[in-house]
Amino acid sequence: MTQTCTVLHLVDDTTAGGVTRVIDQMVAAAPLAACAHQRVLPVTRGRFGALPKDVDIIVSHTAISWRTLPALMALRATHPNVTLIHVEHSYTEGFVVHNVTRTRRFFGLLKIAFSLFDRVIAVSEAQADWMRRHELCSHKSLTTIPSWVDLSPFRDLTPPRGPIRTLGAIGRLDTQKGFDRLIAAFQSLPDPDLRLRIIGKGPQEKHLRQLAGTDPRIVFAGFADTPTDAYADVDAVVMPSRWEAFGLVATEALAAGRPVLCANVDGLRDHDPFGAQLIQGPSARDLVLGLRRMLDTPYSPRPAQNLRHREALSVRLWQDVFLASVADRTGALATAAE
Ligand SMILES: Nc1nc2c(ncn2[C@@H]2O[C@H](COP(=O)(O)OP(=O)(O)O[C@H]3O[C@H](CO)[C@@H](O)[C@H](O)[C@@H]3O)[C@@H](O)[C@H]2O)c(=O)[nH]1
Ligand SMILES: O=P(O)(O)OC[C@H]1O[C@](O)(CO)[C@@H](O)[C@@H]1O
Repeated sequence: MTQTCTVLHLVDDTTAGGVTRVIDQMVAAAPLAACAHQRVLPVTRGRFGALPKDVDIIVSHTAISWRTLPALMALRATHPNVTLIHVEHSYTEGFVVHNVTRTRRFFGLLKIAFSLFDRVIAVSEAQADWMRRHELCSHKSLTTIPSWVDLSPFRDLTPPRGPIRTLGAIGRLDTQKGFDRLIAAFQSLPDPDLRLRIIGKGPQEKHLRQLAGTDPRIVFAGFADTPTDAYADVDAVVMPSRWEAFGLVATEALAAGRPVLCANVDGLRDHDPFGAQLIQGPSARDLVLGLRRMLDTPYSPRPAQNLRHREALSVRLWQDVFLASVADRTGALATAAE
């Protein structure tokens, strides 16, 4: 296939997290490189400045807010003939529960912002369901494409043997990730041989260290040099997130043959068919019961093939979106010329 379109990815968060990893993966994926010439442009939040002119598709991975809305409106107004795609990496049902006081106003913001784009990408089925339920964008413009990264380095890790000894909490140390809840639940488990390894950095670190107190079983390992390093020293992964659009950590852990225990929220539910265990409910007791159940149950991983299919599906869906955008645009130009 020859490259048929030029794609510009706009990103306003270049910290080493999920969004950066997903964009790097899109640019690196051979099937996408074969149909699209992709470039990444870091922009200031809410101020995109002058953008390159020679692009067919702009994919915005930027955060939507009332403050950034004027920049999104300007983007639409100045690019009437460019296909604009928005990938929603942040907002979910769980986000609203924990952060939004005036829900109708917030949904109004999302409806206006999404309507500026030709296509809105939900990064999980659960997030797409939420968008549909609240009619945040037209059904026609919504496509679900699970976030994905190259899982082969995780598959190469030696799977843990024997009972679970070290639990891992991997990700930004931020309220979103719920590691504060995990520390409290972990402290109720009496086994002196258990370990909780917290890997990552972020604004909640000081608070988490205070919660951990002098418990010698809890280790703060800092930010791992590579994502794969984060999994090497843990037997299982716990994701007690308050909200999570998708949760790359769950797929990485499953690829690494580690059992994963996830909160029953948002995109984390999408990992259930691939072998993740869901915590039954939202309470602290539910988390303790989930931990106990994981520690007591022998783990049998699902066939690796399932995750491979999901990766291949994401690549194919992005390919379809790029090719369909070009076809739509060519059709529109032909109609305009008649
Ligand atoms: N090198 C390194 N990488 C780390 C570390 N901790 C976490 N990471 C990597 O950082 C990424 C975190 O991704 P997510 O778990 O998906 O969370 P996020 O940064 O909050 O990402 C957002 O966008 C994602 C993509 O759509 C979503 O999946 C996610 O839910 C969230 O909305 C993973 O690939 C993980 O391996 C570390 O200590 N070191
Ligand atoms: O002011 P409201 O309606 O409670 O919405 C708050 C939410 O809106 C946002 O500012 C997004 O615009 C979030 O960061 C914030 O948590």
